[in-house]
Amino acid sequence: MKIEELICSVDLVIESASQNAVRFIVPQALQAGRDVMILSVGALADKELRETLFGLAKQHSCRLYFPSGAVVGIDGINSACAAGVSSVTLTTRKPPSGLMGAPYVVEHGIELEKLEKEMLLFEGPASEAVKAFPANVNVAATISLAGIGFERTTVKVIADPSLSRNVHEVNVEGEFGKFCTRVENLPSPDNPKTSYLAALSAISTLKKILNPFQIGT
Ligand SMILES: NC(=O)C1=CN([C@@H]2O[C@H](COP(=O)(O)OP(=O)(O)OC[C@H]3O[C@@H](n4cnc5c(N)ncnc54)[C@H](O)[C@@H]3O)[C@@H](O)[C@H]2O)C=CC1
Ligand SMILES: O=C([O-])CC(=O)C(=O)O
Repeated sequence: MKIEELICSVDLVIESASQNAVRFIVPQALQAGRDVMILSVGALADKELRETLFGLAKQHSCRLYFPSGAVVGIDGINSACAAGVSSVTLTTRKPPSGLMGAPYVVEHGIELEKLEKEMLLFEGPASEAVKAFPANVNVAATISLAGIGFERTTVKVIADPSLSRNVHEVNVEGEFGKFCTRVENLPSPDNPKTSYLAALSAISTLKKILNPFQIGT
């Protein structure tokens, strides 16, 4: 079946492949009037693509869903942003094996396999983080969309050989006060690269779409 036919035969398209897949599939799906759930959220750091997708969704009366993914605290960021938010910081710690092959690691010739203690690989805005680590910090993009944008959201990426889990900490300060969340993610049972919670968040988003009631922000 051709991709155009496949899109037209479903109510909802779920992208869970890659940033390139977002560029290729999502515009087609929206133009065909289909709602879309996006997991490779990092693609939306590209302002032109972001504006195109939001524009198409509006034009074709479709919904775009961005699950919380592997991070916790999106509910709090959504609420906090109803007033002023002054800072949002994501600190991601991963075992070195989970970061190998990332463009930033390759370009800087970082020998992750030789690491004996934790190393801060990257600190900067989410806009740069998602390009430097496209398969590792989609969560930074989701946090940016929910919160204060890709330029004002700060991301730290740390490789830590003592870890076996992916750890994401989110610190938010604003007019509401401040909060900190921390999740220690186990890998998905059938995909060691990806945190189990990310897959569970897609299931939860499906339930939220279907439920007649909504709990949490
Ligand atoms: N939002 C979040 O919190 C999270 C997002 N992700 C992202 O979700 C996506 C899926 O994650 P995983 O299942 O771990 O990735 P994966 O790399 O294990 O599997 C992706 C699959 O999609 C296929 N694929 C990639 N591009 C494609 C294209 N253009 N057309 C057709 N198939 C294509 C690949 O061949 C592969 O089989 C990735 O982009 C990943 O970075 C992963 C974890 C958390
Ligand atoms: O699975 C995780 O812990 C997070 C991740 O890869 C991403 O956000 O892209």
